[in-house]
Amino acid sequence: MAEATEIRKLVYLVTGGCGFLGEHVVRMLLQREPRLSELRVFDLHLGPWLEELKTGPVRVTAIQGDVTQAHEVAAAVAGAHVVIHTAGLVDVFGRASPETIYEVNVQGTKNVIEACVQTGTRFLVYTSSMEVVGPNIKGHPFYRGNEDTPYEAVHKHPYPCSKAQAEQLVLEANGREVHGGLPLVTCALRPTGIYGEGHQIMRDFYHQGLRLGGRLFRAIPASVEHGRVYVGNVAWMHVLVARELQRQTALLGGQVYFCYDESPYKSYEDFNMEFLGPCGLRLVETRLLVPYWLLMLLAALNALLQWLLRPLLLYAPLLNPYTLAVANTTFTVSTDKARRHFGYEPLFSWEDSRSRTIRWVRAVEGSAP
Ligand SMILES: NC(=O)c1ccc[n+]([C@@H]2O[C@H](COP(=O)([O-])OP(=O)(O)OC[C@H]3O[C@@H](n4cnc5c(N)ncnc54)[C@H](O)[C@@H]3O)[C@@H](O)[C@H]2O)c1
Ligand SMILES: CC(C)CCC[C@@H](C)[C@H]1CC[C@H]2[C@@H]3[C@H](O)C=C4C[C@@H](O)CC[C@]4(C)[C@H]3CC[C@]12C
Repeated sequence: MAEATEIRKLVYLVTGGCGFLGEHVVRMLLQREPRLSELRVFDLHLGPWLEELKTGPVRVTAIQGDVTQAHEVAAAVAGAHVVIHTAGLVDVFGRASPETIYEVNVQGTKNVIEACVQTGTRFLVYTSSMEVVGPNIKGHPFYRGNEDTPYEAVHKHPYPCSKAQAEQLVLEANGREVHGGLPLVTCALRPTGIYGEGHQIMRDFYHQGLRLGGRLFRAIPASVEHGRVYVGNVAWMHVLVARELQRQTALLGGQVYFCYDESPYKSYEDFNMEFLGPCGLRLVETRLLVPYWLLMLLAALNALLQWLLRPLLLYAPLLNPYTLAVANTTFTVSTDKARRHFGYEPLFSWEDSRSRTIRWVRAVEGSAP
């Protein structure tokens, strides 16, 4: 008992800790970071599930706050040893304005960095995104690339632009002197499309399939590979890199890592069917009925409708020119950088990741869309 208290001395802060990924990071830290004494969970919207975590040996502090408010961030960061910054506005559907996306993703990240510098917090892990690299607007494939693969990263959409700027700020901050005189150590993780328990878009596709009589219609050729990674493994990578950042500052500081695991290379829709299939949905082949030019037309029509209707209501369907381009461009990673640098091995096998996700989709059945 005395030993456990002795080693529990670290304070971690997880921003966005009540989001899809954030919740998994929070739970993973509690399970797999034995040196943790306090876990601060900072989010705009706190989840009721946090209450059940407050009975364990680690002090769990829920902080309702906004990353765009520098003083709220500084108050939350003060006294923390490590910050895992997952908070972000994930919007590729036109729900939020470009200004709001910038404010949360870029200004919010600036606030986190400045708070670390002012209060003397030395370790910062940033949840970046594959979209910092691509797919680019030219539709160039990124086929099983790694962190060093050359690729023409051209961003136009506010979300990837904001993630790219924020990632750059985090990496540039590596080595800055924090309060107390020691250097800040930062790194960024770039997940591809995350899936698993709590994935809202998977839930949307499931409900859409149920509405369509148990069918989904293929829109994207099966040959287009889209990178996916299980949320439990992404969370595990965050926990591990945060730990190793404190031990191997020179090697890990200022680095970027793609998030990867053993999930198979498939098209976005075929991959979803790995979970939705066992839950009773089937994918209907319609490539000849719905040619790509028609999809592009529908996507453009959706964008036009969104613009026309904006003064009256928010029209934000899943299909728009940007999401179509992302889904229709091969983007997959193949790398072992995280293993080489900080000993990462996926915690969940593909079979585990698949069965956990299927179990979750089954539980979602019957719940409101
Ligand atoms: N979902 C994916 O496939 C994916 C892939 C790559 C990277 N990412 C990145 O992972 C991170 C988490 O994404 P997610 O899918 O869990 O999204 P999410 O929307 O489920 O979680 C984001 C969390 O951030 C919080 N948040 C938003 N604005 C905030 C603000 N102003 N102040 C404080 N908290 C705020 C939200 O309330 C939410 O809980 C994001 O940074 C995202 O860019 C996600
Ligand atoms: C063309 C339609 C039939 C299908 C539309 C699917 C579309 C909504 C999906 C396809 C790919 C998805 C993105 C991809 O998995 C990676 C990311 C990176 C991450 O940082 C944020 C989420 C995002 C953009 C996914 C959003 C949903 C997309 C575009």
